[in-house]
Amino acid sequence: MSFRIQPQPPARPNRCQLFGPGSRPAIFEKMASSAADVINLDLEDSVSPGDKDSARANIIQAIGDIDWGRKTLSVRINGLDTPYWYRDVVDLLEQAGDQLDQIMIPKVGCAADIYAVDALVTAVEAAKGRGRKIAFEVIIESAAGIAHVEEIAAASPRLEAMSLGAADFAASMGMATTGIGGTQENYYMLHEGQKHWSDPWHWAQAAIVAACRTHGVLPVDGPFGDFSDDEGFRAQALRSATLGMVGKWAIHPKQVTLANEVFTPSEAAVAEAREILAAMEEAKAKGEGATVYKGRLVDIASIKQAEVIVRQSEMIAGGT
Ligand SMILES: CCC(=O)SCCNC(=O)CCNC(=O)[C@H](O)C(C)(C)COP(=O)(O)OP(=O)(O)OC[C@H]1O[C@@H](n2cnc3c(N)ncnc32)[C@H](O)[C@@H]1OP(=O)(O)O
Ligand SMILES: O=CC(=O)O
Ligand SMILES: [Mg+2]
Repeated sequence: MSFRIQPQPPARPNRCQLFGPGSRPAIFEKMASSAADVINLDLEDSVSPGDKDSARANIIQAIGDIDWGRKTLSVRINGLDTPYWYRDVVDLLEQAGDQLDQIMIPKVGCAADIYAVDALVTAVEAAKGRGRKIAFEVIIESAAGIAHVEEIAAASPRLEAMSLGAADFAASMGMATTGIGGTQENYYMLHEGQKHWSDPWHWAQAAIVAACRTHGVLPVDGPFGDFSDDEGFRAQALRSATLGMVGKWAIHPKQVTLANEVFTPSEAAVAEAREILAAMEEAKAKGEGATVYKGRLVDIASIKQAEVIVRQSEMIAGGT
């Protein structure tokens, strides 16, 4: 380990982030009663320009009126290249109640974007005497965002989570697809005449996970647009979980269960992790740093791997 110890991310469940447009208040109660750990009420791309003011008012009203339970409640503000974002921040912080936990900043391109929002949020919090500091989550969804991902992850102590936004990311990168996440038909290798599909999101996800883990931020996979394709969603989510992401967005309520299933360690995985920890305890008692578990090597690094699974499972059990 480096002399700098890797910080732990916030210990809260973040298996599924359910999105809904701020211009559709009829679904807010349904979102609140869903099994998602995080709710993202949207002021950005699911709200048309003519509805920005009314969507903001709907959200402020609903934050106070609806019982959001123990969910993390987040509002996605508009991008810093729009005339809407400052009003989003000021109105939310001045008028919304303490139920609001987070602001999600879309399309961040550099650390200075976070700095700008942080400065405004800090001033409004001080002026209003808000007791609880608002957390930030950000979306990496541009070429600039992924190029500067590490400085973005380090940009503010408010930053708790970072997502990959596959739709805007694809557009910004000039990718030849209209698909939002998942398998892309033309991204394959040929071997002996057989097509083998590869994962075009992999490198961006890995970069996000590394930046997040370095700075104690939760790495999250963003939207999977085809909500009629459960198996496609599951495959994408399983790849993200395997890479180290802690959760995934749901852009339709039917994706919530799928995400929760994938990002909750299975009983078998937890049992195996506990057995590895027990095997290593035995090894330690004998003065050994390595031993054999079910015919394979386990050593001191295996303790840390097993602890990731046990910690995740205990945190979810405690937080839901
Ligand atoms: C891609 C880039 C991004 O930025 S993604 C993030 C921004 N986008 C969003 O927030 C979109 C979120 N999703 C939606 O607006 C809707 O789910 C869309 C995709 C339009 C589908 O809506 P709709 O045609 O009503 O679906 P449906 O008839 O299958 O609905 C079935 C029941 O579920 C409800 N529902 C719908 N959406 C949500 C939601 N987001 N959260 C909670 N509940 C939802 C519907 O009202 C419907 O309920 P009921 O069965 O009639 O009681
Ligand atoms: O905001 C999300 C995206 O995929 O774009
Ligand atoms: Mg986007």
